[in-house]
Amino acid sequence: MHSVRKITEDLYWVGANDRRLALFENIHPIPRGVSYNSYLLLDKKTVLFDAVDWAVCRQFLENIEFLLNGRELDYIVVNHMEPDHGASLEEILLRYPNAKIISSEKAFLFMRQFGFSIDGRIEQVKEGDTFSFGKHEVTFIAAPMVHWPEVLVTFDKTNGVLFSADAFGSFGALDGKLFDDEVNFDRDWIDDARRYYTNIVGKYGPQVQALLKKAAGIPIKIICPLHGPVWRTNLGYFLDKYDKWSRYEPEEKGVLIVYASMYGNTESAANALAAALVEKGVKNVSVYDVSNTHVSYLISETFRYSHVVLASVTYNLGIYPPMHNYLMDMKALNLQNRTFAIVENGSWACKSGTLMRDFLENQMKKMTVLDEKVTLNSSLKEENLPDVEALADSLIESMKEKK
Ligand SMILES: Cc1cc2nc3c(=O)[nH]c(=O)nc-3n(C[C@H](O)[C@H](O)[C@H](O)COP(=O)(O)O)c2cc1C
Repeated sequence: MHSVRKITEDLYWVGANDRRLALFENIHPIPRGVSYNSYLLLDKKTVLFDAVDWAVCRQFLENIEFLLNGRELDYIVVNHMEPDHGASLEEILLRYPNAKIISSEKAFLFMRQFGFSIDGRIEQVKEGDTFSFGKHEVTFIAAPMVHWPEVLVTFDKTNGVLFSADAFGSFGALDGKLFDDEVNFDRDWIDDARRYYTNIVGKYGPQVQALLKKAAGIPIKIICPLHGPVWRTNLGYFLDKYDKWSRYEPEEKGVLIVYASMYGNTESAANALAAALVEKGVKNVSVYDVSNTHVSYLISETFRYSHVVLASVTYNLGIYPPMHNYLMDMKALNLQNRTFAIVENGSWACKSGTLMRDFLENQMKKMTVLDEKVTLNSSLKEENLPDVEALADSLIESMKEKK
């Protein structure tokens, strides 16, 4: 049975939700599921904007069939060829043999690489080209590496709709509510949106900045992304988040404490530091166990906070492996411009602090590491408490200095 939503008088959401998938891209947990958005325009010509993942193809086909109501599908605009959108394109091409594909040169290359039969059906476009479907005229904007190289976004000049590909997307299935003004985004969606952006697109801040600059020059009224809610009311809120994230600016002043502990002693120090910060008036503090928290959540929180405390045991003369993995992920995603503090622990040759500092200062960009640190010999003792207090004071001082 079909399940569609109307966006404008002749544009419809024809996507579908997956609440069964455990890991997006087989990496990131999605306990709230994910939506695969696709859009159908019923103009003089009928136009499908992107497709969906194989997992939800049946729902998608029923949605399209219902709205076409016997009409031909004339065009498919493919903004992004990643298989979570491109996979079911193969089925669409079979079911609608007269449909032509409008896309970029590189996307056509990818379609061939994925084994699609597209000969004689392609309309190649590039940035600045326009295409008319009747009442609606669209133009294409290149968005390379947001987050694949072939990405286009499509702007409908007639109604101000931007089909933004993966930009402005979010994890989370849609509970019937499609539009940003139908949900409480800041309460129910922002964490998943941040986790989606930071882990999926986070590495490509400069490319997102380039897209935002291009977007600033066009009169966008509605943003239709490939995952999550459609933006038609409070666009500025989300554009502002994207601007911050892609400039690697923290969203909030506060302290994220991530600890690595096998037997609880380093964990005690993390808790003591958190309590000291709160007692000194810093309420925006979060504490996570690196072994117990999927790294996608840690990355998301690290993009959010201005200050990060890494508290780690020494493990075989190295950094505890899950902590090291977290640092490697931060580096891979190009995170920069944060202030760190270090708590280290060792029972015979304490190395974790020096190694973490070296990683932050020499393998990453624009990271500040505070001079104060806490060194534990196996456990937190009375004699360490002044160091914990001093570290809390140093974090607070640094937060005051940052604008
Ligand atoms: C497998 C293993 C390897 C360790 N390697 C080191 C080491 O190389 N140097 C060191 O000083 N302590 C080492 N330790 C001790 C821990 O760093 C730490 O002092 C101890 O686990 C207490 O902290 P925790 O209660 O937070 O786990 C090791 C512990 C384990 C279990």
